[in-house]
This record gives sequence, C-alpha cells and structure tokens, in this order.
Amino acid sequence: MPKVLVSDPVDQAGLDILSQVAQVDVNTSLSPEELVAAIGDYDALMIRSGTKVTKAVIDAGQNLKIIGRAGVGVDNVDVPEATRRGIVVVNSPEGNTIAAAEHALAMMMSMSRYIPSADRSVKSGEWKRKDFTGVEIYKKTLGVVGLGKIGSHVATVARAMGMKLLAYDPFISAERAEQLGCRLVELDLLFREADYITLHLPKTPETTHLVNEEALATMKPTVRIINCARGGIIDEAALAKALREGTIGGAALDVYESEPLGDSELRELDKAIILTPHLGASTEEAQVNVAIDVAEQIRDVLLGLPARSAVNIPGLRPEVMQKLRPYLQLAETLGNLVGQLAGGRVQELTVRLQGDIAGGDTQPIMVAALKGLLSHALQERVNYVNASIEAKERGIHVIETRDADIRDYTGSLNLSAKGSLGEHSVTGVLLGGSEIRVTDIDEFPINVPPTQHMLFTLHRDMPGIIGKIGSLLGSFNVNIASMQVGRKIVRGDAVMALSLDDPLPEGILDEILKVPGIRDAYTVNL
Ligand SMILES: NC(=O)C1=CN([C@@H]2O[C@H](COP(=O)(O)OP(=O)(O)OC[C@H]3O[C@@H](n4cnc5c(N)ncnc54)[C@H](O)[C@@H]3O)[C@@H](O)[C@H]2O)C=CC1
Ligand SMILES: O=C(O)CCC(=O)C(=O)O
Repeated sequence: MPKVLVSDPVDQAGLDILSQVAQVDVNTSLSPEELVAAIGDYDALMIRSGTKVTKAVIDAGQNLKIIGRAGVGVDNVDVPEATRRGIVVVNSPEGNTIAAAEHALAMMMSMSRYIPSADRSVKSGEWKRKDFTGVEIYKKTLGVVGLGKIGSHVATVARAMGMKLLAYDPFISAERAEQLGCRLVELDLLFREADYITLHLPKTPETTHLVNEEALATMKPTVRIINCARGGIIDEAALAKALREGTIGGAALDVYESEPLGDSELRELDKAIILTPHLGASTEEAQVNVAIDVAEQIRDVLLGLPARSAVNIPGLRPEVMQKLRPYLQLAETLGNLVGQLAGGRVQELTVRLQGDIAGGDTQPIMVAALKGLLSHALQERVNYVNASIEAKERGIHVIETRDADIRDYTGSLNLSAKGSLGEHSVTGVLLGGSEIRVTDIDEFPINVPPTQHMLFTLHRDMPGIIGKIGSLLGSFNVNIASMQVGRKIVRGDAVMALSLDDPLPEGILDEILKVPGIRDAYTVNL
C-alpha cells in the first residue's frame, strides 16, 4: 500500500479520501530536518502553507510521486526541482477563493470601523466611543490590483456595497473588467485615486515591493491598504514608515515578507494596522474544499490516473503526452514569447499549425500555446487543465488554422497575438524532433534557439547599429550568448534577436530605444 505523509493540518474529509488507497501518516510538528529524514518512506506529501518543500526534501523523497498543496500558492514548494524529479505538484486553484476574498473584505470593514482596537479597548475596561469614529466604504473608491479569481469576487461584493471600482491587471481585458463593474486603469492612477487598495496578485520578481516608498508617496493620505495575497508585494519597512508618519490612513495585512512574522515594527503600530496570521484560507468551508480537491488528486495519481490541477505537468493521458511532449514544449515556448512581445492584455491569439503538427489531435497544442501565453501573468497558476478557461475568462479570442502541406520544415507552428503592444507573430520548428528554433519574428526570418533572457529589436538595416547595441549591452555588463539579424530587403527594416546570459538591468531598454535607427525593442524572459 502506498504511504502518504500529511505534514500540515488538513480537514478530515481529505484524510478519509486518502485512506481509501494509502496508509496515511499525519505529523504536523516535523522540523525541516525531521521532514528530510522522514520523507524517503513516502509516495505522496500533502501540505498547506506551513511546510517548506525544499530541494533537500525533494532529493530525500526518493519514492515521492506527488506533492499536494491544499491551497492556491505553491511558493512553499520548489516546483522546478519537483518537475525535474518528475514529481507531480497539484494544488486547489479555487477551493479557497471565497474565503480569501471574504477575508480581504472583512479586513476592509474592520479597518474602517477600528473593530480590533475598539474590541481591545472595551475588554480592557474602557468605554471610548470618540476614539473609534470610523469611515463608511459606501461611495468610496476601491482599487483592486489583480483581477483574477479572488480580486473578481472582492470587486463583485464591493460593488454591491456601493463602492466605485478601479482595477489594475495587465493581463485582463477592459471588457472583463467592465463586466465586473471595474474601470481598468494604470497602476499609478489607481494608487493616486483609490480610498482603499486591495492586492490580489501573485508574488513574482515584477510584483515584489510593488507597493514601495515611491508608490506610497503618491497615495491619498487617507488611503487604506489590504494585502491578503502574498508577503513582499508590499515593502513592509516603507509601509511601517508611512503609517508611523501618518502619510497613509491604515493597513491590514494577512501575509508577510517572512512568515511567521518575527520581531517587526508592524506589531507596534496599534490602531493604524490590523495583522492576521495568514488566515485568508482559514474557513471551515475552504478547508473542506481544498482538502477534498487535493486528496482526490493524490488518490488519482497514486492509482495511475492524471491529476486535474497539476501545476507542473499536463493532465493528459501518459501515452498521448509522450508523443506530443516536444510539440507541447514548442507551443508553450512560442506562446510565452509572443505573449511578452504583445505586452499582455492579449485580445486575440491565432495559432497556425503547418505540416505534420496539423494532423491528429491539435487540442493539447492549442492548450500548450495558451498556457505559454498566460504563464507570464499567472506563473504556476496556469496549467494544461485550466489554460483554456483562464483564456476565456480573460476574453482572449482564440483562432486555430491548420495546413497539413509540408513546406520548408516537416512541421511548424506560427502564433500571432494582439495585445497592448500591438500585434506580433512568431514561428518555431523542432530540429531533430526536439530542439526548438524560432524561425521568424513578425515575418522577419531568423534562426535562434529560445533562451531564458532575450532582447529583440526592430531597426533600420544600416551599418554600425549592431555594434552600438553590443557596446551598450557591454557597458551594462550584459553578456551576449548569440545574435541573429533577419531582414526582408537590404537596408530596409530588420529584426535583431539576442540571447543573453544575464537579465537586462532596468533602464537599458530606454537607452537602446535612443540608438539612431532603432524603432522598437522588447525584452523577453522565458
Ligand atoms: N491569504 C491567503 O490565505 C490566500 C492568498 N492567496 C493569494 O491570493 C493571490 C490571488 O489569488 P487568485 O485570485 O486565486 O489568483 P489568480 O491567478 O486567479 O489571479 C491573480 C491575478 O493577478 C494578475 N496579475 C499577475 N501579475 C500582475 C501584475 N503585475 N499586476 C497586477 N495584476 C497581476 C493576473 O492576471 C491574475 O488575473 C495569490 O497571490 C494567492 O497566492 C490565495 C488564497 C488564500
Ligand atoms: O493554506 C493556507 O492556509 C494558506 C492559503 C494560501 O495562502 C493559498 O492558498 O495560497
């Protein structure tokens, strides 16, 4: 019988499901070292946010087949390492949506009426009504940053309570925002105009310290900020300073840069801030939902069946997967590339399948293309199972065309996307059946392998321009791994594709755009 270790508290409903197929051991007090020592015996691990599944745990988990996160965020799991080891990582993308949204709304209401401090005051024997005069949320402006599942529910309820809604989400269409009663605006406008700001976006390198000292300085002095998403999206030191100096009205945090929250000045701010210990998902209903959702997936995987919400591998039959894997990788890479070139907020994606890719079941390839397209926005939250639904919810119109005739390559895939930076297209092929090559960008012929950090320019084909870009990158200590130029006619327009060893530092794109002859420049991180 397989063995499952449950190392965080999860609802009994989940344990009952696991017990149908496995020996279940619940041990919620393991230290990191004890977990490493114990995990070797287990086929599956079920966790919430408390357990950190590090590389050391994965290395020691020689029998591990699946890690189940009873919740949304898998930032406490080393997913790339699990993927490398072929361990399925599953989560429950929707099981705690309502709980987290309601926690954010509860924070907003409690903050507006000083409920926690008023409660403390009465319990200490005081009766101070004047100190706790609050504000109404009715007719106030709520800025929702991240209009995904949780942000959408917060917006819906806040609207019903008479609030005006602004939203910022670079990957959501204006139509979708409008359906939710939100005006989609740029982030700086939202920061300037909102009376309340609530964060519902993932923590990524781009969103880390999104709310920093400069951003706080642009906000209304009465603004109240809520973070029930992830710690670190707000710069805690800058927030504490703004609250101490009274340059903002208040804050309510459920998540922290480091959890559990240690010795922090946030604890000393009393009336100006509400702090909860990562309780967003802690409702009876959500805990039943996520426990069942994840336990069912662990059971299925242990029985050799696919998981429905795997964050790292497609939920397809193994034999189909085996055959399609290189094409799926091609489609995903091109989707990611074209999505970044098109600049997010994509309204339309056209996928043209040419040659042998056009035969057979093309649906997984379409899904892989969408997964790639959305992956920059949604990170590990988008998978092969939910990519189509996520695209639909974002109002992305998907067009598929097929042409089975074989042209220059036995099979090629062309993706064009219309997004906030206009329409862009990329074509790619598989060399030797597995090596990806990008063979054109915006119909300019090139031949480059996709790499982690890339720079693309559209420029006038004239002497000296390549050297100037090379020196500019050199002056920023960016090493070029490979470079390709494609043009249609001599001294017309040309495209340059550079694979870089290092990420582009901030500000360099502006410098590149100043080089005479450069018409446009794009960075892409794959
Ligand atoms: N406090 C708690 O206990 C819980 C926290 N969470 C956290 O809440 C957050 C939201 O979760 P869901 O709504 O389920 O995720 P979701 O994936 O449905 O929505 C996230 C949204 O953020 C948007 N986004 C991505 N990058 C952005 C950027 N740079 N600026 C603005 N928007 C951006 C995406 O387009 C997407 O619409 C996540 O960080 C999740 O980990 C989720 C459940 C419980
Ligand atoms: O398991 C928990 O309580 C945390 C929930 C959470 O943050 C998530 O689902 O992303």
